[in-house]
Amino acid sequence: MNTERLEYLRKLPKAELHLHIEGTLEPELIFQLAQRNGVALPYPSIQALRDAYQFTDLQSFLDLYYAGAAVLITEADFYDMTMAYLARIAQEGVVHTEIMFDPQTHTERGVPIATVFAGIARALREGREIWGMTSCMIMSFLRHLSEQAAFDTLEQALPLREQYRDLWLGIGLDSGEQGNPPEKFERVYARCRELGFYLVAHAGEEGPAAYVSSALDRLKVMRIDHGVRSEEDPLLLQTLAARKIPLTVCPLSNLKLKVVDDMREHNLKRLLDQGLCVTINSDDPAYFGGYLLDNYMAVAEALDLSDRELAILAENSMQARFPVFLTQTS
Ligand code: HPA
Ligand SMILES: [Zn+2]
Repeated sequence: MNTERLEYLRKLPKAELHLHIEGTLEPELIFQLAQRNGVALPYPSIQALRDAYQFTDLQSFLDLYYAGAAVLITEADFYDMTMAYLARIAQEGVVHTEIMFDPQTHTERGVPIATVFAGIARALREGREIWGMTSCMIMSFLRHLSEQAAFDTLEQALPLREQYRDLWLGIGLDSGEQGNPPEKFERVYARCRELGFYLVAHAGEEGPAAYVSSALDRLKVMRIDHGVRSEEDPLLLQTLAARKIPLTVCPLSNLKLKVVDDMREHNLKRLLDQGLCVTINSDDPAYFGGYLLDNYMAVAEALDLSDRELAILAENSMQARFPVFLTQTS
């Protein structure tokens, strides 16, 4: 590893815009929380769990990711998970993070939605105090579940909005993409738009470029999570460039979930060269083998990126933050 490069990257002010907080649960913490909560795990050791992280596609990862999240029961669990993530990225020069969380993963197991919000929010507020790191929350709907389930989740969450006005700013859409196109949630997104939330959605990770177009045209999102398959539609690429729609690309995720076979084949540089607002993010760092800096390092090496290109990627991440943060001076 090139330590000079690493220090250069560490010093660049960076924002993380595509991060699932449940995807930051390290095997060590999974075991610790399982013990604390008396939850039985189907793995004999931390190493055995880590060894199981061999994915063939998005669904094979999601199965483990949802199973791992089952150790999260109390407010303290959500707090500890979020604090561990913040402490880690504070050392990597991340000055701002927009965190996705999946309430349905927890409410389906009987965990109150208020518990989920409270633990994450307490950590984010402390993170602001301790490291001066700005942050917000993106409540994400599971797209393999129904439109009605998304509406129900929104209804459960809305009474909490006042309490978390400073943090809960966004709505996202994640989980298994194929067969669950964005338009399935068109009415939910229309409602969230009326309510004044910032809107993002996963599209074009495993799903086709048409899902990216649908997320833009029908859900009216301001950013696309992943979006790497947009390259299959040249007209869409022109639209993304002209409208400066940020793509929150996650290189190590794409490699681990076999969206690309080799990092040297990743299209991140081609997308950047075509004028798109590309950003680098870690997605689910505990599962994909690296936090934000690891993702920058991986593409820097594999795609032979210059210092200038890396600075542009970091600057893009700062520019692609939700608008309320762009007007803040600190
Ligand atoms: O990369 C992802 N894609 C879709 N859903 C997810 N949920 C966590 N990570 C992901
Ligand atoms: Zn994601």
